[in-house]
Amino acid sequence: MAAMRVSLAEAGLVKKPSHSASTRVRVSVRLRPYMSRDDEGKEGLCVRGTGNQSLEILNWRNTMETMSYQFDAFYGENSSQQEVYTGSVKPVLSHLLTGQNTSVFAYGPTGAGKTHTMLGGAQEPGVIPRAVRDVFQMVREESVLPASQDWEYSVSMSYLEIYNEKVLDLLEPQDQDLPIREDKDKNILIPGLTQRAIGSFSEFESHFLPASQNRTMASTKLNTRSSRSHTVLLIRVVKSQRVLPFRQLTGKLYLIDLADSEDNRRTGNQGIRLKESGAINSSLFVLSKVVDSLNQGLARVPYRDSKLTRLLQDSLGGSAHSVMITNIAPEQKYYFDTLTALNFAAKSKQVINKPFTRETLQTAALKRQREEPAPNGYALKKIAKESHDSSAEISDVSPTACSPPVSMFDPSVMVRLLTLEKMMKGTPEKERLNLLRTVQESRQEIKELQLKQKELEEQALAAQSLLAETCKAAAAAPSIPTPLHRENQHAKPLRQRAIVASQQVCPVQPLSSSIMTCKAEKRKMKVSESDVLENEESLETRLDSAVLQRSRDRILNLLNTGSLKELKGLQKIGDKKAKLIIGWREINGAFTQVEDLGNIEGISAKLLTSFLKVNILTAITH
Ligand SMILES: Nc1ncnc2c1ncn2[C@@H]1O[C@H](COP(=O)(O)OP(=O)(O)OP(=O)(O)O)[C@@H](O)[C@H]1O
Repeated sequence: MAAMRVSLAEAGLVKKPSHSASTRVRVSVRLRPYMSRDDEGKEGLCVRGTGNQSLEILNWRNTMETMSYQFDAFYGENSSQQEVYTGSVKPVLSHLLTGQNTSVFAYGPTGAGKTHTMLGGAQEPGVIPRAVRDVFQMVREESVLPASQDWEYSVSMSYLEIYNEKVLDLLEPQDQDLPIREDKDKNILIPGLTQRAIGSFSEFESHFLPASQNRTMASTKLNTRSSRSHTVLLIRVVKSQRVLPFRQLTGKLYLIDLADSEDNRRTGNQGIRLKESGAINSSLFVLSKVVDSLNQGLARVPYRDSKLTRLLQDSLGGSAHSVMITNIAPEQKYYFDTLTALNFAAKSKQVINKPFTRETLQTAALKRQREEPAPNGYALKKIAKESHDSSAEISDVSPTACSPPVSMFDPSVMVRLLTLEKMMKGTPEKERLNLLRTVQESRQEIKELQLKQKELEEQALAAQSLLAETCKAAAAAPSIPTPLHRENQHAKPLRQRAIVASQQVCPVQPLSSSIMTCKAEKRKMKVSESDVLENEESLETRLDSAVLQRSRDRILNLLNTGSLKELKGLQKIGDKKAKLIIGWREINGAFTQVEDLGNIEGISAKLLTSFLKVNILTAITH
């Protein structure tokens, strides 16, 4: 049964069920060739392949016996980089485009070929260059499919090493130990880690090659270029929907070259090398404990006991599709290292991971959509030229940050829909149908609101131009009162400081001030409550009922669709009341009239009256 995580997080994060089943860590073993003809001639074989998935090694207790091991794949000393890559790595890459994580790591004793397998050379590129090339290829291929026309893709990279238990950024080297954090969804984050957008393989190389020079390497007796650190290359593929509901799938590929475990007597390590070796060995010891705890089903898995295991948390017993390539050497001097590596590999293949799709909603896209509709067609767009892991992992814009008052993309409505959609998952068929109906109704409601908004805007525009013309006419012929002026000749004039700078109200003022007001720009003037109360009895009679109705409609619209921020923009409504309004409409649906506000507990009749007066007048002035 597929592993599922479905939750609607506060930051607009939505996880959707994945269709991939629990999966075992795939373990391959690669035997490197002898490095010297002399050794090959002198020594008898201590380890050899017996099939595509099996090998045997001499039993040191009884050299007449061999011990057999079975893995997902075995690559002999003549195997090519291409074989290892296509056999063990390529098959798991496709998960990236479904928003799932993939992890490939090389393990084994020093000089056994980990870096050769992961990195390779110009003639024989290893897993890293091949995988990155294929990621771009996969993105290109998927993006031209008809089903992908509403999606855009971006690829980015981060690169780090763990050296002496410190996490160091290789793209922007600083002597700063970066923290490793875990969010509530168990995603491992490294705040402050550089993330670079890459649009092509050559762009990847332009960052990766110089950064690789920053790796901590040293010469040991056994390997002249020995990796003294664990390195982690992270390739992030983000697939973003350009239309509603703006889903975003993020797949992460971890390519990890582990430093080797060492016997310091054989490596001749001293001083700083000895310290490095101690850090490497202890992290690999914790790695072994992690695998043991997972296999025994222990409640506490000691991921936190080393930086390496913290970082591999997702790869071992976590949500990634993981491949471990164990590198071994044929020489007899490596015998016990080989045996240790094989035993670790054998227990690692029992570790079960539970991959799931990581899906978010791009609230930033909601915002952008309002400003300019996205064009159709494929674009491998770069994400922000440089950003940091923390911001990339967590949705950065809260739903309430979106501004316009009425839109079918209003985030609170989106959240409502998503809540409903979320409820639908895991609900019996019959109830699901009901919920589906509700979702459809909500969508319809949003459409209607949008149409209504358009209509209101058109009406407001028409009224404005009509009134502007009226004002102009009044200015040109001062002896002819405007119709509204005529009707209200008896009305008490508004006090000068209560004059509202709007074309809608200019007819009710003495002509001189009308002209002045008509000339005034559309400045936002807050109307104080005392002004309103003072002119209370004349207000209704002075204002055109259509104008009044329009401003009521505006407030009603705002009450029904406004975000927290927009509601707080209303006079008399603070944070608490704005939340009460949102809560009320979530439960009871739309307000049918502004007076419905009085149904909310905490909004008294008195408050309602002054709310209406102040806000109606304010709405008129806008
Ligand atoms: N399959 C292979 N075919 C040919 N040469 C290989 C192979 N594997 C490793 N080598 C060579 O063996 C040497 C040691 O390999 P490598 O540096 O990759 O080991 P390592 O496990 O990464 O060592 P360390 O952990 O000390 O960095 C290198 O010169 C490498 O080119």
